[in-house]
Amino acid sequence: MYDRNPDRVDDALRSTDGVDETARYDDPLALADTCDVVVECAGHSAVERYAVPLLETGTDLLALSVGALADADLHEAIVRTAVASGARFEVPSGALAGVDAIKGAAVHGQLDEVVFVTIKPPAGLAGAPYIEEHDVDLAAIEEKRLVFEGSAREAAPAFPANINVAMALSLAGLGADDTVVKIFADPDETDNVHRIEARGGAGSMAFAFHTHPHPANPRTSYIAALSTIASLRRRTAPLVVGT
Ligand SMILES: NC(=O)C1=CN([C@@H]2O[C@H](COP(=O)(O)OP(=O)(O)OC[C@H]3O[C@@H](n4cnc5c(N)ncnc54)[C@H](OP(=O)(O)O)[C@@H]3O)[C@@H](O)[C@H]2O)C=CC1
Ligand SMILES: O=C([O-])CC(=O)C(=O)O
Repeated sequence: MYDRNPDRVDDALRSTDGVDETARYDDPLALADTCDVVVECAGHSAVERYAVPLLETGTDLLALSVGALADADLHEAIVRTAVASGARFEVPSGALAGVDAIKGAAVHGQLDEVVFVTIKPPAGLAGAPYIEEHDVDLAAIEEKRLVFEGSAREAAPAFPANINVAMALSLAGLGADDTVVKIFADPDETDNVHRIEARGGAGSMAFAFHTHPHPANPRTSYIAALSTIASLRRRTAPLVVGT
């Protein structure tokens, strides 16, 4: 376990049964010495800085901040390094579901359109570069409002802590340039709402999720942490459900 703020590791060790000081690391790359898989749940900058060196050691990386792959050079370097070392860069379904169906529909180009809609309480978008650069006054939003529409590649750096799911969806389906993202702020919403609308040769699909924000962090859905644990369990499960 590593966090650049050691107090957070203290908190995590205190609240996790059966995990002791030996789980503490002072350098994220040192995790590769003893771990089969490293889980990144930090931010785009951590993926930019550590993904390639970790993969070079042959250690698998399960990355939540996958929006970092909107940088095509980083995306390419990650794949190239994984091929060379035999390690895997894994993108968990995270706060999303339906990714497996989109992945299936994309086989043989059977996917024509993917639209991803996110609706968050305004506080859940606070601090996003796009909100600050466009002087969006989140506190003044009185009814549901579209604050962003663009491609997943444009959305990822504009909302780095909100829209990693759109990049996961892109990687499963049409790619970052052809996946349409719409982000709404809604003061009447208490959940994080994600909707996928897709159509193509395999049919039309719509998935909608109303997930509770994590009690300690309104930007992140609680299910993202839970499904990451499920992704880890899948790695050693004798019976695997889904992809
Ligand atoms: N793919 C998905 O489905 C989902 C992805 N996410 C993403 O997962 C990540 C984690 O989410 P969450 O726990 O809510 O985020 P938080 O911002 O609450 O926590 C991130 C932690 O990582 C630290 N950190 C950030 N960047 C670095 C770095 N370069 N090196 C070392 N430590 C770093 C932060 O430190 P400090 O406070 O000092 O910055 C902070 O302690 C986010 O990027 C989030 O957007 C979240 C939900 C769903
Ligand atoms: O947790 C969510 O609802 C989605 C999220 O923050 C992300 O994709 O970065």
